[in-house]
Amino acid sequence: MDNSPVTSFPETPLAQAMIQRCIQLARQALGRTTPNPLVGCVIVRNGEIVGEGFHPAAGQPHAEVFALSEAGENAQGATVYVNLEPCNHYGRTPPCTEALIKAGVAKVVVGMVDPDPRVSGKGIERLRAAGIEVVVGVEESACRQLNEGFIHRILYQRPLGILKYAMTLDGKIAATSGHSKWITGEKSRSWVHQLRSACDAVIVGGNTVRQDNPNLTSHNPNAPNPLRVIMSRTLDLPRDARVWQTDDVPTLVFTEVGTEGDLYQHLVNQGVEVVVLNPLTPSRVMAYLYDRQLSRVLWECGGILAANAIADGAVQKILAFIAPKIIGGHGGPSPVGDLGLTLMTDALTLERVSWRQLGSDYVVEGYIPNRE
Ligand SMILES: Nc1nc(O)c(N)c(N[C@@H]2O[C@H](COP(=O)(O)O)[C@@H](O)[C@H]2O)n1
Ligand SMILES: [Zn+2]
Repeated sequence: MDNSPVTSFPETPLAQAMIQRCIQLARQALGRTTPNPLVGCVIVRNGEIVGEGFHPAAGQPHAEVFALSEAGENAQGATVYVNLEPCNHYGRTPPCTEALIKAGVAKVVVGMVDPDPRVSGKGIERLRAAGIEVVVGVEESACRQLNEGFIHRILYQRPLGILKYAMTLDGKIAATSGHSKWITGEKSRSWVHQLRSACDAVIVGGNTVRQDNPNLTSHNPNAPNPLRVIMSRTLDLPRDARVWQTDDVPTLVFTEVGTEGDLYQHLVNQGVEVVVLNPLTPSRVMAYLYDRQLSRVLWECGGILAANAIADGAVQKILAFIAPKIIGGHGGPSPVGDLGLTLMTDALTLERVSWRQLGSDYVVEGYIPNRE
């Protein structure tokens, strides 16, 4: 716990700094909380942090409960900072509002209102009704960014779909031979490994398994791994692929064919889960993964499946890695296949676009406008 005094901060920067600290705490559980949000909580009394906590996983106590338990008697008259409105319902755990009231806190600073209809303003109301001062909306956009998967899941009853691809400066995701190792540099690739550990599933198509034989893991024994999902209509897949090694990381294959195929039994014997969906579409896969409680799904597929996923509304966010390389060639694969658009005026224009440099690569992030 950081016990450094924070008295030198004036009120608003103090609140911002404390909510940022909540976000930092919450991020310790990245990739582990679905379907629950990432939440951190800090309790400050007389300018000193007396308790901190974060929500480690669904079914575990909420962040506020850990912070209150660390603060003990010091919670009396203290200010509580939390990046998400305290809950006011009996779910897997009892309401945090009641725990805060019982502890005698004087003030609660909330990053954002909880979109979960079981809470959604009722937590704030309950605290105010108990005479606790409540401030809402501190560092709100950072709080929303942190929990964008959770928010999307609650609002649309689907996981947030993130399409990630890496391309050369001339827009190719491989050479004409199919060779693609590597387009981006080490920094970008390790950033992608971290991104995987913050996602609940990663999806590729059969082509990617056949051509790249990827691991689709976080490559870090201390970080969580996403569920590996393969979409293959025909189950025309190699018998030996890295993703069939399921001792440490599970793999789920969606297909249209059933038990009649030769490979089906082989996969089942390897511990791979095989689900038949007829027809097999990106949106049906996302609906299935929603029912499996997932919030963030990373599409790391080739251009054909990427275009299908975009057209089917299964992708909301784009992460495009651009390497300063030129491969050229006729008909080399590009990151997004045919979307049926013939006029530049019909192009999908991303919103909330930002970029950063990773080594000698650039990563551009943006959101597809809501088409609902
Ligand atoms: N404020 C707050 N802190 C946490 O640590 C949380 N996990 C939540 N989650 C909210 O409560 C719902 C889950 O409740 P159970 O864990 O099932 O009891 C979740 O949907 C959020 O609304 N909130
Ligand atoms: Zn709670």
